[in-house]
Amino acid sequence: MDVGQNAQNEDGTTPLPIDLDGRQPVLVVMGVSGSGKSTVAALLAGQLGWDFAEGDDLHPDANVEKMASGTPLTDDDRWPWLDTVSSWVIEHAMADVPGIITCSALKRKYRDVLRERNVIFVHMVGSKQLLGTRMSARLDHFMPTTLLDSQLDTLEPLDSDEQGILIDASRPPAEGAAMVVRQLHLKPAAGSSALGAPNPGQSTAPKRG
Ligand SMILES: Nc1ncnc2c1ncn2[C@@H]1O[C@H](COP(=O)(O)OP(=O)(O)O)[C@@H](O)[C@H]1O
Ligand SMILES: O=C(O)[C@H](O)[C@@H](O)[C@H](O)[C@H](O)COP(=O)(O)O
Repeated sequence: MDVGQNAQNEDGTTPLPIDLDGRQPVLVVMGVSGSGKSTVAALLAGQLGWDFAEGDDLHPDANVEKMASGTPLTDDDRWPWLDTVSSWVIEHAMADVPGIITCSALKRKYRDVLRERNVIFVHMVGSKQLLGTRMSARLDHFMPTTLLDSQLDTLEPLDSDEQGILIDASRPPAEGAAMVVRQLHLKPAAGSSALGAPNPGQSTAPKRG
């Protein structure tokens, strides 16, 4: 699959040519809290009929309780969660089954454990003001808006040698999803998941709460 060769990122830069060596892509939709990862990823998964997992639902309960109480996670808190996310990514990447998972993946070293040849990071980028407004309006979520500063401080944007694209979080979700499809030349799945996901396009992560 020849993806991204001639596409441009929204900021006008040209992404690295993405060479999937004929394999199916696994998208990791990343970015700080409130950037629209879950919204755009679910839309994309539904449109494409791909396997989908919501990374928030893979956190150990202790992590969720810690974030809900207003304390940022440490690296040590995140590693077990990243292991679970990584297992999902590797299972799909190795089986050559396309998939989409959300994961903040704030630091490069976190992305290193998710990186496979056919993994593409989709970084949702928005201003602090926009994200803060969205987080404050989101009433059914454990993540308090007070953690936005630490999320932004922790974020290490994609380096130029990382396989990925940037999506402007201020666009409507359907436009963001369409940008991903266009930039990566994505195609809907022909049939249901070869890994047996019962409903491709719906998160297979256990529902939290
Ligand atoms: N492009 C968008 N335009 C308007 N509202 C959005 C958009 N993307 C997400 N939202 C809203 O913003 C909030 C945060 O989005 P969400 O997808 O939960 O972000 P994340 O998964 O990155 O934390 C949600 O209430 C969602 O409905
Ligand atoms: O590494 C972290 O600190 C968390 O994973 C965090 O980055 C993530 O964003 C939360 O899971 C909140 O959930 P939302 O991203 O859905 O707000």
